[in-house]
Amino acid sequence: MPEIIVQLEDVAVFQTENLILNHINLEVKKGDFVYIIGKTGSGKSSFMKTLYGDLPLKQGKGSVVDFNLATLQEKNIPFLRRKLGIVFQDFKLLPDRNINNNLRFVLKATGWTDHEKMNTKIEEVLEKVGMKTKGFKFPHELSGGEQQRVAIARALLNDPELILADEPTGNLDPQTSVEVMKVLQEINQSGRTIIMATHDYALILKYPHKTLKCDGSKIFEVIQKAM
Ligand SMILES: Nc1ncnc2c1ncn2[C@@H]1O[C@H](COP(=O)(O)OP(=O)(O)OP(=O)(O)O)[C@@H](O)[C@H]1O
Repeated sequence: MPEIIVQLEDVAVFQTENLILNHINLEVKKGDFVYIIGKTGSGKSSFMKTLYGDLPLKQGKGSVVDFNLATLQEKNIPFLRRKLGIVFQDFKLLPDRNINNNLRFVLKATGWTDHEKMNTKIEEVLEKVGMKTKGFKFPHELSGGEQQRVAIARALLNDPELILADEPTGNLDPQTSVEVMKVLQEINQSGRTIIMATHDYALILKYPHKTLKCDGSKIFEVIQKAM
């Protein structure tokens, strides 16, 4: 039986007291790639935030990488996050240190201490995203696409069971978007599960996967012709 990475049963998503999405039922299995689409304000980011524990699950049943979202306590959120890799539209690299040190910072913050092991891991993730030779550069010395590849490398540091990417190509031109998307495809083909919120229909057509649309406070699966 395939491993279930995300399971939601009749879940509602709220921003403070406002109901954003309702009656969400979803099962994501190990190795799946799932897109979340929908117009601005339809709830894509709120949905992703619920999955990584940034918004509390107040209604329905939900589990993400074996964490029960309904009973998740604040103090346990860092443990959930360690099993996730999160990628944002705006990269969120630390501007005051080079790429190697950006990655080392995350490793140290998540309990790594052995210098050799940290160096090996940093090299390994940078190699996966084609950035092995750029570790000495500062974020401002990289293009947007390169910064996003580093952000993906950072998301891979703790071998996450699930990658949540919220508009990862939102700040990139079409060609660079395809390059970043190729990296995500390779990561998915190596067996990792990815949920990606996006506005970019061209990418969905080029790399078709299961697609869920947020619309009118519902999430439903769409087939490509109907998008
Ligand atoms: N921090 C917040 N507090 C209150 N309401 C919020 C907050 N963040 C978002 N919302 C509201 O929740 C709704 C869904 O927003 P969300 O950011 O999830 O949409 P989205 O589909 O990701 O939009 P976009 O494509 O523009 O990123 C919107 O009506 C928005 O105004």
